[in-house]
Amino acid sequence: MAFANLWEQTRQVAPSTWLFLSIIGLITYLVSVRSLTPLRTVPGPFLASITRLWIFMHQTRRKRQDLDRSLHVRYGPIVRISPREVIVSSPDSFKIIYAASSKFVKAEWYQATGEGGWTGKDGLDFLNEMDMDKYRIQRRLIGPAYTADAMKDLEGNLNAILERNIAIMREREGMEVDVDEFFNLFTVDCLSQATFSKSKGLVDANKDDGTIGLIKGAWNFMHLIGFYPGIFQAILWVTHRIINPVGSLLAYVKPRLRATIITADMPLVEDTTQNSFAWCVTEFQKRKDSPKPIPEHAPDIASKLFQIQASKPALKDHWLRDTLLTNFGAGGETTAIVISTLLIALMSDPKSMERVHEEIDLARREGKLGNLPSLRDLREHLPFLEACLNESMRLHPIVGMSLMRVVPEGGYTLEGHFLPAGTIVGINPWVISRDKSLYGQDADEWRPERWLEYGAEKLKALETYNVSFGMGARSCPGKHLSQAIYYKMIPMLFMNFDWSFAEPGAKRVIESTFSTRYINMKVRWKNRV
Ligand code: HEM
Repeated sequence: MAFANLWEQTRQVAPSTWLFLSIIGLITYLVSVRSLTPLRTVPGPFLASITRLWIFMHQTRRKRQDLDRSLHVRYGPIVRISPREVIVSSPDSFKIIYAASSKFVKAEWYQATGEGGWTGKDGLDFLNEMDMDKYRIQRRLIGPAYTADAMKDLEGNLNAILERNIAIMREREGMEVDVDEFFNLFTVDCLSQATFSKSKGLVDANKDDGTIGLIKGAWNFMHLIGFYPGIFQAILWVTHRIINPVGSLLAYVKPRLRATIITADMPLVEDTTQNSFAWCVTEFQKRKDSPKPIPEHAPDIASKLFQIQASKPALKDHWLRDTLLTNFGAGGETTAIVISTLLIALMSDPKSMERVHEEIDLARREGKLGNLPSLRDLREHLPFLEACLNESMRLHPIVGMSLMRVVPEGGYTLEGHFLPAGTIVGINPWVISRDKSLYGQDADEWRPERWLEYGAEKLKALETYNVSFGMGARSCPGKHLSQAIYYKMIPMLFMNFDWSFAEPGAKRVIESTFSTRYINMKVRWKNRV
């Protein structure tokens, strides 16, 4: 009744009154975002200062890595990119925001990378966990399975899959592949072998089992919807309350929803043609139900985690399972990008490629490098290849958008501007890794030699700003796992093959959602003897 009365009264208000009220509302909003906030002094595009749609629309173009760099060139070290978000660029700000002791917590954008609280509060999802006490407990529990030392136990498994896939590649000499897709297949094989001592066999099958498509689809959705957490929650509400119960999904949100469903308790399936997430849940359950005792020498991540659980029951079953799922969700495309980007950088610079081949051949002649490189060989015996890898990761960091954090209670002054508590602030890895005060005037250029020229002190200082794997308390837990894969795979790719572009004149297109990759880049390989 009350609602009906209200509706009736509303209907009686004249359209001109509505127009007047709307104009007043708009003016009030514009005055507040333009003049009343301390952010009014931060330079930036006018439209960005009045609506988040500005950055959202730019984000849809998937060129965030270029956008943020050009904004800093135009506006300086601090730029307002939405009514309450700024990006900064200086190494000093970087240290403050991402220090291990920093009080700048992750921004709400990250909520879209999770299930938004809909599948229970007790999950394990590091990327978007906001409860730092729970986060620390979980990181401490799983940590020992991901240390550099722990990777030594996985080496036999990595050798097995690398040997197998390189042999397959040698048989398929001359084959044309999309570089990003191919190394995604290869990486999923390595991750499945490292996780469960079994490969998914994607390189052999030469096709995605759904894993890669699922991850890309999920990120296509998440990197955009993260800007509108309210809409994300509304979508989840509709999905869980209305769509899921009747068993149908909206086409656009389907990939994201499938990812959500997979991390919930799902029925177990035996079908290994399913994507790696479903497969991972099955393998986890098999291990859990297996009557076999946990091996003393754990050759894969799953057995390492079960070992931990045996002495620390605080590691709950579903935390353990979700940690295993993270290997595929967070480790696949990221590791693939590191490898494919280095390959393209070297193919684009024949002189450096030649030097890499010479260095590898010399190390082999001197007996320092076998057919299956160890975890250390690249760093100990192939300094130029390591320099190329550093340079490639510097010029093409995996994450292509600002790593968003929230200014803590009391506010903070950065780049000479006071940012009130709650302001979102971040640095794009593509900006800090090309900072001229860190890398010199030629910071935008590919010059791997710089890494051989720097002394120990400079290298140590630069490490402070190396954002390849994130920073501080929220840095990447999978760093050593992915390094174990690419430190071994990269020398093998150059030891075994000569590489060429399948379409030499093709335009180089780099696209970013959260991560940043080459698209439609076709390459071929020829066997080296
Ligand atoms: C070359 C491969 C990889 C790269 C370049 C990479 C890079 C990164 C970066 C830059 C972050 C910080 C993101 C942020 O602050 O928003 C991050 C976080 C994370 N990474 Fe990785 N990663 C890689 C592989 C892996 C692997 C194999 C795993 C599997 C365990 C993993 C799991 C995670 C998780 C769970 C987080 C979130 C940590 C947190 O928020 O506290 N990553 N990674």
